[in-house]
Amino acid sequence: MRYISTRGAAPVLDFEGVLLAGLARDGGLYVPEHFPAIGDRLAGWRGLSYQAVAFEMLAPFAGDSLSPATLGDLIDGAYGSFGHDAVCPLVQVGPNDFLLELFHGPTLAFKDVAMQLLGRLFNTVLSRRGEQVTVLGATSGDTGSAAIEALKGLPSVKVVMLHPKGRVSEVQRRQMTTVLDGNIHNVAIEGTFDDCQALVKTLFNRLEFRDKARLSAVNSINWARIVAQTVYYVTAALSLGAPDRPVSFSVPTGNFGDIYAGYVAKRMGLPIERLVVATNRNDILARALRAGDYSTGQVQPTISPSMDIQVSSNFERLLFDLYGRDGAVTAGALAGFQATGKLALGANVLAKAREIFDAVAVDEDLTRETMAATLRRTGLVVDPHSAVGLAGAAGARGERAVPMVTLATAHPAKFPAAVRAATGIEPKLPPRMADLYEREERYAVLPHDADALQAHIAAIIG
Ligand SMILES: Cc1ncc(COP(=O)(O)O)c(C=O)c1O
Ligand SMILES: N[C@@H](CCOP(=O)(O)O)C(=O)O
Repeated sequence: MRYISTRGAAPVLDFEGVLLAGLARDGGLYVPEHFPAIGDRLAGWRGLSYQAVAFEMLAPFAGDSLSPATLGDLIDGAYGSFGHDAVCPLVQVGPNDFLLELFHGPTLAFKDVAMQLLGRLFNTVLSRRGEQVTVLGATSGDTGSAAIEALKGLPSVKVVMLHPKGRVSEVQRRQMTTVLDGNIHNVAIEGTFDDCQALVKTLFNRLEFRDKARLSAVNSINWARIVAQTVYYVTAALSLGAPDRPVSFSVPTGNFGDIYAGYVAKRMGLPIERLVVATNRNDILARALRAGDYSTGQVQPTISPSMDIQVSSNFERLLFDLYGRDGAVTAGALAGFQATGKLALGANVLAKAREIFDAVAVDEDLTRETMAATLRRTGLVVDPHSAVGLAGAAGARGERAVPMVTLATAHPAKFPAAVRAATGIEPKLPPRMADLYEREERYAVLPHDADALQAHIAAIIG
């Protein structure tokens, strides 16, 4: 499999290349040249374990970069650390409504599903090549802790993880900043997640520094993240009758990575009827998909802070397809967006997107009401992000008879204050994290300034 940039002007790479490259050198994101077809094989995957489906999904993307035996071992190692035998279990919450629990990994958020594999991929590939990299990442809370957990202690990787100061939950911050391994460097940026993500992209686009520091990425910039996240769409759909029966998904969305993984699964032939983009009141994606208005505003803090995002990195990958995979057109549109903060989607482009996606923006009151109502109806305590997804499912489903699966993206104990306020219940961290509030924290604080960050990283790598 070969990978091309959404902006059409970066070297074509293989899987190992995109794994280590992060952002393409033309500022774009890597995508596969084509989406491998799985439609004819799906029926044969019924009854397979999560790990076996993961192998089938990943193998065509990995191509010759990994032997089948190595890929199988990495997958088994990644999902052996999960707290549920099914890895991502499906729970029925209504006559035709389901929750896909993605939070049984070590840091209690869906990011573990991809990151546990990504950490092992980095270790294998870098050890074989005898190389070291500096992973530069941005997080609104969950990517950071999952990446740190997956990469801590690896001799071949230094991690510099940026989070927006004061804009992640205390549990999220402590999950990152209490990891004191020598290769982990947390930085609180005085700004928003968008500022953190823009800093990451700025430093990747400083090619001389990028090469000197050997920058790599674990955000969903990295194609390996996306492909690992396609797997749970397939296992959920198979459990509900695919390929004979279509399924819809509601996905709490911020950086558009998770729902884009669902789109990839659909493009590969998984019978997904609708993909519902559920946002909090940072609703740029809902506006884009409803009215063609992809324009940023001020980031507004919410009780689902991991989705307090305006500039959704992976939307570029969708735009690339909507623009007929024309890199020059995509690059032009994104350059305009970067300059003005606005991008109008033309009628044709919008119509193509709406064939697949619905979009619902969920306000704070509805998020809280959904947490309370879910507890009353089902006895389940859900986190605010998953509640946004459930509200999105309710807002989009109409009378359709197709099963609707909402992605439950985080454990409620990551957001105890919001959960307690909405439900009166104090969700408990697992015993292995019981002393999280007593552990020593370590992190630097930097302004939203690319030069300051570059100097900070230069000092780390020496
Ligand atoms: C708990 C949680 N839910 C949902 C999201 C949104 O996922 P994505 O950014 O892939 O759209 C995130 C982070 O992005 C998250 O941490
Ligand atoms: N919500 C995310 C934001 C980063 O998203 P990613 O999928 O691109 O890593 C987070 O938790 O950090």
